[in-house]
Amino acid sequence: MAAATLDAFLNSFASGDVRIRAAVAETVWLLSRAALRVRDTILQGTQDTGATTGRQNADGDSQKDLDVVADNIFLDAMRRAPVAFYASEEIEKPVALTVGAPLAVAIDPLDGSSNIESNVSIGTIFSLLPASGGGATDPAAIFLQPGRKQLAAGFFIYGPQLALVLSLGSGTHIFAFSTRLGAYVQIHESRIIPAKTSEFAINAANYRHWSEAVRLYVDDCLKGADGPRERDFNMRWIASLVADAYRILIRGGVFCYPADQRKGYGQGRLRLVYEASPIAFLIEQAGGKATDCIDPILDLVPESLHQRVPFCFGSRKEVERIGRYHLEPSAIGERHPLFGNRGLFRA
Ligand SMILES: O=P(O)(O)OC[C@H]1O[C@](O)(COP(=O)(O)O)[C@@H](O)[C@@H]1O
Ligand SMILES: [Mg+2]
Ligand SMILES: [Mg+2]
Repeated sequence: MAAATLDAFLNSFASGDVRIRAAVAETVWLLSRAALRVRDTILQGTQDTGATTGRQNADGDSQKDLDVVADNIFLDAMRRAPVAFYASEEIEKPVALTVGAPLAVAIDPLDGSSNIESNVSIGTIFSLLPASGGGATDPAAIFLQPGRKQLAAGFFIYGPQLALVLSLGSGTHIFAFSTRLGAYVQIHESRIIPAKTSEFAINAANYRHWSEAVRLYVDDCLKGADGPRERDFNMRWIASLVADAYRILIRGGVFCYPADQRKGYGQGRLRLVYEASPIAFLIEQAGGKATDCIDPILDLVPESLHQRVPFCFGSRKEVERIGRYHLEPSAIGERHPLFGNRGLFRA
């Protein structure tokens, strides 16, 4: 049987339904066309891809040319979509688009952009919310709905393949763009992330800034077969959230960007509304877990559009274990006679 195309998948999702599903399908389709334009810009290589604009975005990150080019491409596409409001990492306040349209789109137009010049996979993360959510009429407030209210979420990854990881609320599906067919073709249906893993992703350069709970977790993984985990671990850190998330969706693993003691990192690095929420939606729909190290990301109510959040996601049992390191230090201290004399919060 021939693989389903994204177009067929979206048509079947929207068929027979009223306004909202058709609006979601049309918006995802327009995003998928815009992603081709971003991919083409990257492929042309004529853009000075690593160049910075000399400006900072709303979160204080230095803006790359390509961040802004990608943002303009997606904003332009959303002007033709049934979208009332567009919020982006690159713009301080949401932009009002079609009055009365049913959807609000939050986007990280270019994720991993600090890696552009290293030719590492980068991507675009998006979240679709009801524009009427919570009865709010203030554009900024519309994006302060908990992630569980998302109607759809996904990301494009500009890597060796251009792929779209998508959930419309029923499983997480992966499509790759076929240049031969000129269409996105489904390559994975309803991904299931293995519950257990021996692979973790964390920026270990921040070790000295972490809480004791995070340090202990990583220490225990590093001890491998000789430590309390009684097996060897593998470490991966691409420093591109979409690339780390893609790997975890394909073969399991756990990702953690915790809060740390550096100035400005008290809530970690990643943004709740347009990074953590959509990735958490995809991960939960694939049977994994996503938390702020303790509580599910999708239950958090954002307080502001560009708010950061500690972020931990991936294989269910490993994410639960990281939660226990934070919540049940005594259980961790007693888990093995060899390690039992260690207090979790030792000075
Ligand atoms: O450089 P660090 O501190 O390890 O952070 C890497 C993280 O920052 C990000 O690049 C943040 O995303 P942006 O590039 O969209 O700002 C993630 O993709 C990645 O996981
Ligand atoms: Mg990002
Ligand atoms: Mg970005």
